[in-house]
Amino acid sequence: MVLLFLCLLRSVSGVAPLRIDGLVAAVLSPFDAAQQLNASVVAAQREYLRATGVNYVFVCGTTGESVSLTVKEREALLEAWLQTDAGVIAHVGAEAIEDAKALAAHAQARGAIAIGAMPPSYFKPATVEALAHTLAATCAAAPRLPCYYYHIPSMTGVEFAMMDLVSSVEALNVTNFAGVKYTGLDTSPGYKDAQRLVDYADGRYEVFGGREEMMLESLAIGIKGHVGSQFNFLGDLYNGVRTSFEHNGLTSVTAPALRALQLRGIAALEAQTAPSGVNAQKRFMRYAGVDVGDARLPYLPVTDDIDQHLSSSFSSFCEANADLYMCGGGGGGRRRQKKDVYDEIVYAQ
Ligand SMILES: CC(=O)N[C@@H]([C@@H](O)[C@H](O)[C@H](O)CO)[C@@H](O)CC(=O)C(=O)O
Repeated sequence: MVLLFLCLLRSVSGVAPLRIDGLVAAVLSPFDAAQQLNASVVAAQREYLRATGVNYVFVCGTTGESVSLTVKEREALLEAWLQTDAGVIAHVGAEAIEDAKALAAHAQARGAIAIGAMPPSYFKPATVEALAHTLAATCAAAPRLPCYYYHIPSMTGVEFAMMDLVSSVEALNVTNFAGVKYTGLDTSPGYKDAQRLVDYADGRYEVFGGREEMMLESLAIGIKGHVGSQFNFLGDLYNGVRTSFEHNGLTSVTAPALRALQLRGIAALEAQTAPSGVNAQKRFMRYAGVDVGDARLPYLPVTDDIDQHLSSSFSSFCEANADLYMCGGGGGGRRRQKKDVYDEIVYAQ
């Protein structure tokens, strides 16, 4: 009876998920030539995102080099984003639980709309219960904000099924647990696990798609919100995929066109190389007109020949689509009306 009451209480007093239907840019963290935080670039990043239909940001996630920034830097960067009109989700995951709690409390105090947290990855949680307790402690530091688990096993090595995490979190009655940012779509249990979570308890939790190269797969199982690196500089392309999916679904007529559209975005990153990591994405942002500097160690600087390769692959992609996507115009693209753009690409069958 008590458990029933607690569940009822949670359903009444719980913090509702955001229910974003759109793109969330996992924003790049701007550094100057001395590799110091350069928050003055955030305004230009926001304007580029606005022009490409991206109005939510996930600050200091993987693409934002998260734990490569100090707690103070992460707080300063979050505050810079909170000066803009973007919907700001703060990534607060950290190796030290006390850092994660401090970042969560700071995010709530300064006006973020939600928090997300990846697990510690050095002292990994040994069981899903340990993961649930770690997440619960972080969520409890920002009790008025929707709190999402950031599931990125490819980087953390923490690979529990999210359905198992949900069971453990519910047993702890975390009133502001709102769902999962599912970047593990391409690992195991991956996609099936995400689908179960989308359907669980009539869609009680929000599931964000974390792989833009799997946006069609995400859309096909009812995921509405998407978090990704490429939305920093190609949000208009991926809004085209979302918009045309909404209009046409995955009919035989639109499937090839949608996949072509989606893969164009991936092709723009084809030259991305492991040692450079997020540096490839930071260079694409520079080529698109907003210089966010280079990534910090342990990512190695982009060598001149890789820079040349990245630059030519990005500019050939943009030249081929210069009148469709901002990147071709260096941030001030010669853009036709969005509707014409998407109609031309996707509906013209
Ligand atoms: C590991 C990684 O960087 N994943 C990216 C993806 O957008 C990724 O860049 C894309 O799927 C291409 O592989 C995002 O899911 C990560 C993310 O949400 C974040 O940077 O916080």
